Amino acid sequence: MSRTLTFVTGNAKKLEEIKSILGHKFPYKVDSVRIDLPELQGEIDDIITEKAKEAAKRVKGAVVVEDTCLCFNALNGLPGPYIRSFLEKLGPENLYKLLDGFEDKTANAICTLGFCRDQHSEVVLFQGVTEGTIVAPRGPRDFGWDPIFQPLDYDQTYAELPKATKNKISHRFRAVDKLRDYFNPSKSDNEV
Ligand SMILES: O=P(O)(O)OP(=O)(O)OP(=O)(O)OC[C@H]1O[C@@H](n2cnc3c(O)ncnc32)[C@H](O)[C@@H]1O
Ligand SMILES: [Mg+2]
Repeated sequence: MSRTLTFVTGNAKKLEEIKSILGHKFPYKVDSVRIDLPELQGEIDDIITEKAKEAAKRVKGAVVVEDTCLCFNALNGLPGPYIRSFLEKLGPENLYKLLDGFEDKTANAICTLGFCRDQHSEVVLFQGVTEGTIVAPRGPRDFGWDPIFQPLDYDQTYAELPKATKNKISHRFRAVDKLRDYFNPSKSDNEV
């Protein structure tokens, strides 16, 4: 197989989900490189665009990078792209308490994928959003803020749901699904 896409991420859990969502029928060879890329402050599109260009420069080939935001509506979208720092400092046990004193516990999980053919090409973005509610942590603590995010219309958190269920409704699934459509071989002008 000649065409290869390299996922660049420092997060093994993300990669595990992306590979499982793509499955075996994806028509490109998927490689991965573990680099914790620097991230700009600012708007999601700018963060992911810079991240993708930096990844393409380092890998010298076609790359996909990912950025995940967790946006609390009561906080006008914060922590958003800064969720990693909030999670590292507070842990899920304290993160949900940011909404103490707010009636609105709703949140959006947003996954943005950036594809860059090479460092001189435009970055193409694919975004998936899943709505949910922030709750006191429930379920295994093995992936980020999964224990405090309960998707809309479910009574279990991402952490409590079977992996296969999360991967059918998640922000990441919705973004990866768009990327998969883009690389669908029937859309011949979209080849890497
Ligand atoms: O190298 P990259 O791909 O940037 O990996 P990262 O871990 O730094 O990831 P982000 O910059 O996108 O920061 C998102 C934070 O949210 C966490 N996270 C990402 N996706 C998640 C998911 O589906 N469920 C729970 N936590 C998630 C992740 O562990 C980070 O702490
Ligand atoms: Mg990161």
